Amino acid sequence: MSDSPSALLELREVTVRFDGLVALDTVSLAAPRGRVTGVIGPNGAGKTTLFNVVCGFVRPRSGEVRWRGRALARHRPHDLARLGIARTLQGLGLFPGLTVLENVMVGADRHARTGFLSGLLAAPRADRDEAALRERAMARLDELGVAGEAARRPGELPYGAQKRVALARALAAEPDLLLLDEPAAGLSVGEIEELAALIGGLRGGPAVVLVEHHMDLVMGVCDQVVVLDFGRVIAAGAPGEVRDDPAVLTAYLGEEVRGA
Ligand SMILES: Nc1ncnc2c1ncn2[C@@H]1O[C@H](COP(=O)(O)OP(=O)(O)OP(=O)(O)O)[C@@H](O)[C@H]1O
Repeated sequence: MSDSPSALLELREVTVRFDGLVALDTVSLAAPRGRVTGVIGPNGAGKTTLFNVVCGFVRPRSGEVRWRGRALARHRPHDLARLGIARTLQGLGLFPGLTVLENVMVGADRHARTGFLSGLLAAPRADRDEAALRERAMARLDELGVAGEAARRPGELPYGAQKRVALARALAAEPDLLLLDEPAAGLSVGEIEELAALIGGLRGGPAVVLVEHHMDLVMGVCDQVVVLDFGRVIAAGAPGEVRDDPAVLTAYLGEEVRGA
């Protein structure tokens, strides 16, 4: 997989250590444009660490994160928007004091010349930019079925709708890579089905990397799946292949036995 020429994001033999613990052990993966790549594994497998390495929160001890064919040496989370990378976090990270629409406009801001945030801070701004931002943000809300909530505050909405807003905000930046960190956490079975449809609808657009504990969601929507266990890739490939891999079954069975 790591040789895929169309990979936008690539991890090459990434190793992360925390004191004595190897959280990621020579992990490689490639996420191509237009496809949904799932990263799955039992508790403590290293999924969050992998997400944090891509976001620039955690530096690998060795190995490389490559973006559009070049190594990302010292990127930080605040560089992501400029690089064309958007993420949704386990916590929603929405601004409670802004409306739903304003939250999404903040996400779309990378394309505005003067910036919606500086507008909020009363710096000079171009009305045309703001109108374009507003239009793009409304279009994302509409695609995600929450345009009717544009004027409300996030806290007034059910959790599933807030997740849609968070996704709309990430997509408003028109990223080339969308990183989703455990998006199914806290959702009901029905909401997870809706989420699966939303993620499936992104196919053909940006590269999507879905870091997720929820096996059924990952198997249902991903084009390729990487399975981690104790920081190592124990299986990688199409969902059907990975699901039936004895090493994967053992890892998840082990988790059940451990009572996780
Ligand atoms: N900052 C840290 N310092 C020390 N150990 C850490 C740190 N972050 C993670 N770890 C350890 O690294 C290993 C991988 O953790 P990580 O959170 O990446 O797993 P995960 O697959 O996301 O698990 P979960 O599904 O429970 O969220 C675990 O053993 C964890 O305890």
